[in-house]
Amino acid sequence: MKIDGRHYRTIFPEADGRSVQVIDQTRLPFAFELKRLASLDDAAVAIRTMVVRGAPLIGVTAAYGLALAMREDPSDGGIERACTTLAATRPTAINLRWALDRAAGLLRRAPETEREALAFAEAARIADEDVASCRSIGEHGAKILAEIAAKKSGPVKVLTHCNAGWLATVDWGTALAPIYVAHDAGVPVHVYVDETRPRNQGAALTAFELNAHGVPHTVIADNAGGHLMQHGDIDVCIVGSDRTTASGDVCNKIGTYLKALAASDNRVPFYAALPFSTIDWTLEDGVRDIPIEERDAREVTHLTGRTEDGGFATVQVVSPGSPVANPAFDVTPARLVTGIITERGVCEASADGLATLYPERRRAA
Ligand SMILES: CSC[C@H]1O[C@H](OP(=O)(O)O)[C@H](O)[C@@H]1O
Repeated sequence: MKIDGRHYRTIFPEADGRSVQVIDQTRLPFAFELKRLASLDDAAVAIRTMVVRGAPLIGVTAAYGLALAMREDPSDGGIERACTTLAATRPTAINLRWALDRAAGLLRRAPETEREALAFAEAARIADEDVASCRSIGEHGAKILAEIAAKKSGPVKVLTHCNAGWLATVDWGTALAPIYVAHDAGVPVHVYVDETRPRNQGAALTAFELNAHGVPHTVIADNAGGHLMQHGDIDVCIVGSDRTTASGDVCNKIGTYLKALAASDNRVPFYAALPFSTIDWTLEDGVRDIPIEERDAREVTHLTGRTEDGGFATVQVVSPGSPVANPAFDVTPARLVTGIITERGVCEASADGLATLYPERRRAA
């Protein structure tokens, strides 16, 4: 997407083709800074500390991390050590494991002397495919927004949770891609942005994106969404996903399930937008089987923001000594999901729905 008239991807190789630049998302929205990743460890730390975040983006970053590792040690052991290191950074988003399996599978069949170049080329292919997939998700999702717009006066009011915009992918985003495509096509939209405690990806990142693109929006406290739906102020919900099961259960940022419950109770359509790389075809029961990342308590007990004089400050907001739980994701059962927006089209949240779009993955009866 464009920032101050210049087009960016969230991750891109440097001219020498031997390292990559990423946007440091821990500094947004108050500072737009690039960070250079030049080693396996740089990539692992960037994912773990959320310099880069968002399921598709951490998958692509892991693929580049594997490429950086091949410069350090292109042996079979080097591949395994890199995959183990990168896979351990964050457990929930299936894209990370998917990208590593795809790239490592290629490398294992190649001579050691070719592995570094091959790994960088494969990471670039995965990144390019992500851009194309997200653009296509935008096209398919924008049709839903256009259909809603045709039946009402005023803007289509879309609630979204966390950040599933271009910052969560290589470009375009997933949940926000339909909003960008619709907005750019002249469909009036207004986005209600859940702040998304505890890391505030909505208030900090989604709002930053929508401001930069000129999309009308309103930031709301997480707990306000149900109230707005009760009062007819939301026409549709679109969220991203970190892992969606073969049966259509949607794992996403903590709080998504609560929005889906409110949407169901108020008959508000609730969509998840995600590419092929986010689907875990090995799982049926997401609530039971998807590993939920437990993040540092400090994300709940402290807040970091800009001070009145333009600096950064971190303050404690929880009573000292109180125990904290910080699950980073929850799972919305397929029964609460109206539809899944993918790069291949929109389907119902079910095994049959997904198999219709991805017939090559249909399980033998
Ligand atoms: C398009 S994936 C975006 C997805 O990832 C976010 O999680 P995190 O910020 O912890 O990486 C969130 O669940 C978003 O919906």
